[in-house]
Amino acid sequence: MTENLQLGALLAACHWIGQKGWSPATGGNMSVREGDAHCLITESGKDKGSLTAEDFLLVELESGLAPSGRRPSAETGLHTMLYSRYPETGAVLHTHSVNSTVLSRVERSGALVLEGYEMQKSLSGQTTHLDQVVIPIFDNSQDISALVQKIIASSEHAPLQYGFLLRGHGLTCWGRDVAEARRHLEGLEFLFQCELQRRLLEAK
Ligand SMILES: CSCCC(=O)C(=O)COP(=O)(O)O
Ligand SMILES: [Zn+2]
Repeated sequence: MTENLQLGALLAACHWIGQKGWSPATGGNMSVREGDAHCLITESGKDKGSLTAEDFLLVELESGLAPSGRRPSAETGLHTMLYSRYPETGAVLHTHSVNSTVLSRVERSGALVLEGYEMQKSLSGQTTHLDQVVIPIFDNSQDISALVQKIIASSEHAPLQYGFLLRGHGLTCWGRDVAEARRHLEGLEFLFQCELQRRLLEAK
């Protein structure tokens, strides 16, 4: 297999995520596309802030299995769903920040609607603070296959863009490459912090 040119950028992104405190206690998982039928994804249970290239496993998109026999992320199905359904997806980042965990519980509806923030333009295709950015929130589940089916059903009428939240769990976001996925993660985390602070202040 030839070297995946995005792996170095993904490793750097994982270390940055760890420094930000967005992947505490082995939380989170990260991947890059490897051709049409595979991705490279983090091995389950690793500290995502101190990964090396050996901690990424080749996984088949169709089966979700690693030919090596090692155990890929417990949430591999969410990554393979994104690569399979959205061929332009090149990298996926799943994180467990405090803000995404809390906000996804405070917001009890099925979506977080962000409006009025200049930083919405950190998301590809967004050109004005006047538009609404809708981030779907799915109820968390330990049954990843069932969760994937629910997300697919929802995406039939509202195609996924940028990212989604799992309630009380965290954020999954993606991009055409690691740089775009990382920009989406940083932009969304900034927006989550603003939204949480706005709600706190306006509740007083
Ligand atoms: C304490 S982390 C709980 C599992 C999880 O949500 C996660 O993101 C990490 O799971 P993985 O199997 O990818 O290490
Ligand atoms: Zn998780």
